[in-house]
Amino acid sequence: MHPILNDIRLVAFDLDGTLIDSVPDLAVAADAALAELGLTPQGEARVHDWVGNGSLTLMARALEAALGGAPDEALLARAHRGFLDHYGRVPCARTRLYPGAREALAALAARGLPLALVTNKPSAFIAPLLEAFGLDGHFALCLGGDSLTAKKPDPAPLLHVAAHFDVSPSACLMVGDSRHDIAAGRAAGFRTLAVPYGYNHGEPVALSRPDGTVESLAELV
Ligand SMILES: O=C(O)COP(=O)(O)O
Ligand SMILES: [Mg+2]
Repeated sequence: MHPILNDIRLVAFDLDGTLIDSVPDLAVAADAALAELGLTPQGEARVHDWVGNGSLTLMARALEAALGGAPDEALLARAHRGFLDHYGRVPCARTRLYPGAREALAALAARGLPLALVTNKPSAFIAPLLEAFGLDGHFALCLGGDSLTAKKPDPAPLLHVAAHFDVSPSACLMVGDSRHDIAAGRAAGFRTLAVPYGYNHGEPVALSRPDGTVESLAELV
């Protein structure tokens, strides 16, 4: 076991960019929503840097790039509905599990550690994705970006998880790919572990100074 797990009694995982490489399907849905509005698709490489603050912000960034300026609220609402519709129909055609993710979750669960999923993705997409990869049995609690009134980098979802399992935040670990995961973890009083292979707005996640980094989740266990 990785030394950061010493004294840890609960592990919270981020989803996009940490457990699953979901950008290929997110980009298809975002581009389809733009195309429906007669706007230029932005492509996977750009979507890669826009993921992390939930689907509404993703579409706000995509619209801003396509229009060359901030969208009005009505257009953003339409684009977001389009995205939710497309992604809901095809959330998992090209999405892949990262190497080591399945083994890490299984090994932590086998140790009896409660596992939580804390993503900024809309909660409706969590179950279909976890089921597609056969991971739905591992998480005792899953929170999406719309589950509470605040999402990462706000510490609220992590504090909710710690309280739910009655574990002190100092005995909890947040594992994620972005500065929002590390900021939320730090603000909640969790230990933080980063993976460098995910989505972090084009910046190394090490700049957020997590307590530890693993190249692959396999290193955790
Ligand atoms: O949907 C997003 O923006 C990111 O989701 P994540 O919190 O699982 O990385
Ligand atoms: Mg992420």
